[in-house]
Amino acid sequence: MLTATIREVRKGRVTVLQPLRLTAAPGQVLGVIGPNGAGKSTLLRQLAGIDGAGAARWSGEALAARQIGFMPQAFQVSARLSVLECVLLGRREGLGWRVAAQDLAASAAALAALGLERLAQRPLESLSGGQQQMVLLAQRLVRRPRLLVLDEPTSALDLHHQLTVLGHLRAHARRRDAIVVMALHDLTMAARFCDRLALLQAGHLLACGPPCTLLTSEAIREGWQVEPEVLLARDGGQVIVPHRIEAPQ
Ligand SMILES: Nc1ncnc2c1ncn2[C@@H]1O[C@H](COP(=O)(O)OP(=O)(O)OP(=O)(O)O)[C@@H](O)[C@H]1O
Repeated sequence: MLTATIREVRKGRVTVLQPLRLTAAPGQVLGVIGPNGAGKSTLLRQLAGIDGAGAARWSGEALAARQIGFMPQAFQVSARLSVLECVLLGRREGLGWRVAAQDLAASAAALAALGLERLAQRPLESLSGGQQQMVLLAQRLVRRPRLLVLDEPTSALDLHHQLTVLGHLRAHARRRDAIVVMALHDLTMAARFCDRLALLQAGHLLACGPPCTLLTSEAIREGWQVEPEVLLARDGGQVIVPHRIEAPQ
């Protein structure tokens, strides 16, 4: 079980994240949800140890940086690399003057797992935004981190690729006994692909639990200021349709 203990985070004089504790079991996907400015990115950066000392613990022991994969919300690609070279950089600890066959094979497999093998020799800069986002995710995955912290990993993806990526992340967590923590805005996708959700609002952790108990109409109405219509999909998952709350005349 991973237990993360996060101290208060201040930006200038403002507290943007209150102290909190989060737990997640190996093999699980934990979704971090909440409205804009709730503190999701701040929390993820703390979990990944990006802003100073991270507080993530795994069975009571701090995770080494190389066991954590982090993908920020904003990404800008300017390196003159091919797609395969970019993914290969995810194995950089073992890279020397000669590239080991196993690193190449692992990089090719990481691309193939996301359906990107035909892009391997393309210059990274020539890819679309969604393709670049998936390549950068493959770069994180190829390191096989025990903790994968992803800030809106599907923000640039179409529906087909959202399903591919989220399904792959869940399978990756199960297969490798890894923990995936990711911020998502799409509550329907969060309900479908996350084992547990952590709901943040104004820097507070309001609740943490399975999607079916956490995503109540009341919580969505209060958290996002929308009137939710919660439907049930064919597979029993929740589908959340938001409606504007009309101001009284
Ligand atoms: N450098 C800064 N100075 C002042 N306030 C900041 C700074 N960086 C972040 N904040 C504030 O901290 C709060 C949390 O920001 P954060 O990026 O963690 O939110 P978020 O939940 O990820 O939002 P979004 O969904 O819009 O990405 C926001 O109110 C933001 O304005």
